[in-house]
Amino acid sequence: KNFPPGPTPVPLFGNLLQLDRTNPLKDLDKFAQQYGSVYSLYIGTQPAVVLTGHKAIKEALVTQGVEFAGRPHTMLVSHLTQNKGVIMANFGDSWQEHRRFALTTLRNFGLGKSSMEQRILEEVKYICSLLEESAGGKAIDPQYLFHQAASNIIASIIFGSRFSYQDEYFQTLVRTMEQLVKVAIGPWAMLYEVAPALRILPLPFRKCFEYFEQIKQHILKVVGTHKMSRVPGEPRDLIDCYLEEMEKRADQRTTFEDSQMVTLLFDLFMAGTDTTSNTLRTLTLYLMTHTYIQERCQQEIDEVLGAREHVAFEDRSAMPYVQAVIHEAQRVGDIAPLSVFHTTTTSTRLQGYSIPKGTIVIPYLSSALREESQWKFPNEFNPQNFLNENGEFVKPDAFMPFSVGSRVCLGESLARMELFLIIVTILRRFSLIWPEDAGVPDFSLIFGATQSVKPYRLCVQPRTPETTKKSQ
Ligand code: HEM
Repeated sequence: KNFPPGPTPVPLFGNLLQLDRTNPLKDLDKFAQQYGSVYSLYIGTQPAVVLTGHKAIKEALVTQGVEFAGRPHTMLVSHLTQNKGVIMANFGDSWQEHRRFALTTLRNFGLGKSSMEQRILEEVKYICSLLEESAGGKAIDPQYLFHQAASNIIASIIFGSRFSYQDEYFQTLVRTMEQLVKVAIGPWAMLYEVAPALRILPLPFRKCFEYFEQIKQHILKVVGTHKMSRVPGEPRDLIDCYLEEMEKRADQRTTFEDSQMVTLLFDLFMAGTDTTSNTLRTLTLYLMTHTYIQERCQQEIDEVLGAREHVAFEDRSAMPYVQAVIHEAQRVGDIAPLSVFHTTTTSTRLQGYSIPKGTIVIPYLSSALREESQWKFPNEFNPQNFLNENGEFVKPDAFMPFSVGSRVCLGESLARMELFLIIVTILRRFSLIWPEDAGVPDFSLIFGATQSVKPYRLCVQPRTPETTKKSQ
């Protein structure tokens, strides 16, 4: 009663047949025009509420944050992770303790000798040396490079050291994760969710459970060696910090235990790779194809760095144009169009409608990122969306690629640091060039739990000190 209105569902499939499977976003926009910014949709037999536009999203996830902070437990990924770790964890003590632990630990790595910034800059060196090898006309697909770099930055925080891009352990871990993600967010996962009776059959979704087990065993091996070699009070990485925390809490009632730790590590790895690397791919695609924007970034970078070789994260406040370009790439890149689904933790009301406890809630982030009333240029790539009349960097309210509220992306600070340090270092050292034989650039996005631009190739040209000086 008084549930938000929406299109009429059919038995078993709900409204799924009314959505374009390859890209349902246009259909979601159409429903919003018809039913308003808060409307209902049936995913199979499960009712869901879609939040469209920054106002409805903020009202639910921020103003009524606790009531909208749950996670579904009927999805394939929820069953895989048994709602442990952080991403799919139910709203409650375990989620809260693990989220707090992960945030504090990530923040603490921002201090001291082996700071987060240094870990990222260390990884940028490898990116640059690979780009150097390809300089002089050879076009490369940056997908692999950025994916490995993003995984390695997370790996260095979790495992204490980076891996060579050829390392067998690292390769297996990254490959198995990729295979798992492909099935876990594809059409088989949808079938798993809408037709529970099929779950016992040997269909491709069963592979996910095998992959997850392999990843778990893989991670547990490293945890085992950490247990033997760690020195209490001197944590080298996130695993050591977790083991220390487990020891501290041994006498108390705590949710810290091995299987929670493995799922947390899995979560950080999974959430922190495709998201960051796809954003970097979108960013480099736009820079290559908008040379005047690229040159303006290089000019600003050269002016701020002067004779300095390395950029620091704190330089960002002196680089409003670069900041605007990075944010604009995040806006048009629209990495997580439907965020991660939430659920209501209690029966509640939103914009006059009643929403029962346990209802799936879909924050349609994409709708805010291109909301006509909120952006100067909603439908084009234009850094002016993030600059005021004085050329200062400003972040409009509708910018929410990391979502908002109590479940806002836990890796936002890390991701922002990665994007800034990586792109500034690359632009300082190289010019990015669209290959002559590559035809017309295609900016369309491939829809998915994380969206991305299509594969493309890029050429790089090293910038000599003369070119660097000229642009100053
Ligand atoms: C450009 C990069 C990234 C984007 C656009 C992004 C976006 C998101 C979004 C939209 C959510 C869902 C929030 C919600 O449910 O309301 C999320 C959750 C999450 N992200 Fe990210 N993310 C990025 C990078 C990262 C990185 C680098 C990490 C790892 C350190 C990370 C870890 C997480 C975790 C653990 C969650 C779950 C939070 C929770 O449920 O409490 N993300 N992210």
